[in-house]
Order: sequence, then C-alpha cells, then structure tokens
Amino acid sequence: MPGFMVSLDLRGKLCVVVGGGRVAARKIEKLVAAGAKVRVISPALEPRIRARVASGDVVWVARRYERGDLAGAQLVIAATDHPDVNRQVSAEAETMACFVNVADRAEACTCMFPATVRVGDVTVAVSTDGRHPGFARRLREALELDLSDGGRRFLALLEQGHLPIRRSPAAGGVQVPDSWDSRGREDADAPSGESENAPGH
Ligand SMILES: C[C@@]1(CC(=O)O)C2=NC(=C\c3[nH]c(c(CCC(=O)O)c3CC(=O)O)Cc3[nH]c(c(CC(=O)O)c3CCC(=O)O)/C=C3\N/C(=C\2)[C@@H](CCC(=O)O)[C@]3(C)CC(=O)O)/[C@H]1CCC(=O)O
Ligand SMILES: NC(=O)c1ccc[n+]([C@@H]2O[C@H](COP(=O)([O-])OP(=O)(O)OC[C@H]3O[C@@H](n4cnc5c(N)ncnc54)[C@H](O)[C@@H]3O)[C@@H](O)[C@H]2O)c1
Repeated sequence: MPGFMVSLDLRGKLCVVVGGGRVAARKIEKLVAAGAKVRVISPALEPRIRARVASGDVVWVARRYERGDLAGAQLVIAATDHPDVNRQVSAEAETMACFVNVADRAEACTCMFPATVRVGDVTVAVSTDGRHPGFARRLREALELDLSDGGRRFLALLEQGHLPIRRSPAAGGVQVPDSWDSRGREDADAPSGESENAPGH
C-alpha cells in the first residue's frame, strides 16, 4: 500500500523503543534529533545508545519488555532480535492510539522510517513502502553526495538537458527538449521548477 508521507512534530512526545541494538540505535538517533522524549527498554544497549543515556537524551529501562511498557507512548518501535517479542509489542501497540514500527515485519508497521537527507531547512525523504530499504539507502546516499557539492552535478545535468524540468527562458533557464514535450510548445514559459511534461506524466 502506498504510504502517506507526513512530517511529525515529535518534540516532547513519548516514543518507546523496545530493543537496544543496531536498528534501535539508528531509529533513536532520528527520534532524538526530532526532539522526542525517548525511552528504551532493553537488557543491553549498543554503545551509541549508551552515550545517549549518559547525556540524558534517552531514558533506559534496563530489562526485557513487559506488557504495559508502552503506556503513554505516541510512537512505538519494536526492534528486538526476537520476532515473538516484536509481535507482542506490536499487539500491545495495536490496543493503543499510537503508531508502531516493527523492525522485522514491514507488513506489521503502521509507520515506516524513510531514508532522509537534511540540508539546511530542507529535508528530502525516500521511501519504497518497505519493499527495498537498500534502494532507499542508495538513493539517499546519491542525493547526499549531490547536495554536498551544492547541487552542482544536478544543475549540470539540467543545463545539458538531461532532466525534464523547465524554467522560464526569461530567467535564462533551461528548457525541456522537444522530444519530451507531449503537449507542444504553448506553455514553454511555465514557471520555474515545473515538471508536468516529464516523461511518464
Ligand atoms: C531507510 C532506512 C531508514 C531507517 O531505518 O532509519 C530503513 N532501513 C534502513 C537500512 C537498512 N535496512 C535493512 C538493512 C540491512 C541491509 C542488508 O544487510 O541487506 C539496513 C542497513 C543498511 O542498509 O545500512 C534491511 C531491512 N529493512 C527492513 C527489513 C525488514 C523487512 O523488509 O521486512 C529489512 C531486512 C531485515 C533482515 O532481513 O534481517 C525494513 C525497513 N527498513 C526501513 C527503513 C523501512 C522501509 C523503508 C522503505 O520504505 O524503503 C522498514 C520497513 C521498517 C522501518 O521503518 O525500519 C534505513 C536506511 C537509512 C539510510 O541509510 O539512510
Ligand atoms: N528495519 C530495518 O532497517 C532492519 C535492518 C536490519 C535488521 N532488521 C531486523 O531488526 C531486528 C533487530 O536487529 P538488530 O540488528 O538491531 O539486532 P541486535 O541483535 O543488534 O539487537 C537486538 C536488541 O534487542 C534486545 N532484546 C532482546 N530481547 C529483548 C526483550 N525481550 N526485550 C527488550 N529487548 C530485547 C537485545 O538486548 C538487543 O539490544 C532483527 O529482527 C532484524 O531482523 C531490521
């Protein structure tokens, strides 16, 4: 099912993460960066999460998950290496009005984390609705690389006419090659950034 992308304000919201391994560490970094109140329930923690506990960004409940641990959570992450435990967490979350992310079962997720690149105040998010996380990662890496050089490579492709994005000629911008323009030339002065005549539209 195609996911509905939103941007959540998690500042001060309780997010409960069950499990303290590599996947939990990746998610926790994102939650902390978003200003969430993070509680992690796990008998053991990755060094990266330990550091977050030491700095006071994350509260650690140092034991295995027990039913009732999710009380008050707005977002729940089930990220243990035990599918049964993840299933129990998912089942408890289903009884509450909160979103849940289950690390080993995309189909059980009511929310998924996209791969993200942030440049200044702009965030680009890539999701494949859980089908190809590796692809989401690679596209994120490519975007990151491109944006890290100020978008120069992207702009070069635009100027060589390789990307179907039009800009006003009055602004000295590039135009879509004729072969891509299925509706003729009548709207050649479309505003900056439009791509409505791109192939596939
Ligand atoms: C994008 C990113 C964001 C993030 O997690 O922060 C993300 N996974 C990332 C990395 C990653 N994922 C995997 C590896 C090991 C790779 C390998 O070894 O092959 C690595 C490590 C790596 O690639 O470095 C494998 C994997 N992933 C999922 C499963 C379970 C399944 O498919 O059922 C399995 C198989 C597990 C297994 O078999 O053991 C599931 C999910 N992973 C998602 C997101 C969600 C869907 C995203 C989408 O819509 O595409 C979803 C559904 C749940 C979720 O939201 O977590 C982040 C890249 C961040 C970045 O680099 O920017
Ligand atoms: N979503 C993704 O992107 C992705 C990527 C790779 C793997 N996975 C899946 O995510 C899961 C976790 O992977 P990982 O690499 O973080 O594992 P990991 O082994 O690094 O960490 C597992 C953590 O769960 C904790 N734990 C175990 N039993 C627990 C319990 N009863 N209650 C609370 N905590 C408990 C452990 O102490 C440990 O901290 C695996 O099922 C794996 O298949 C998901």
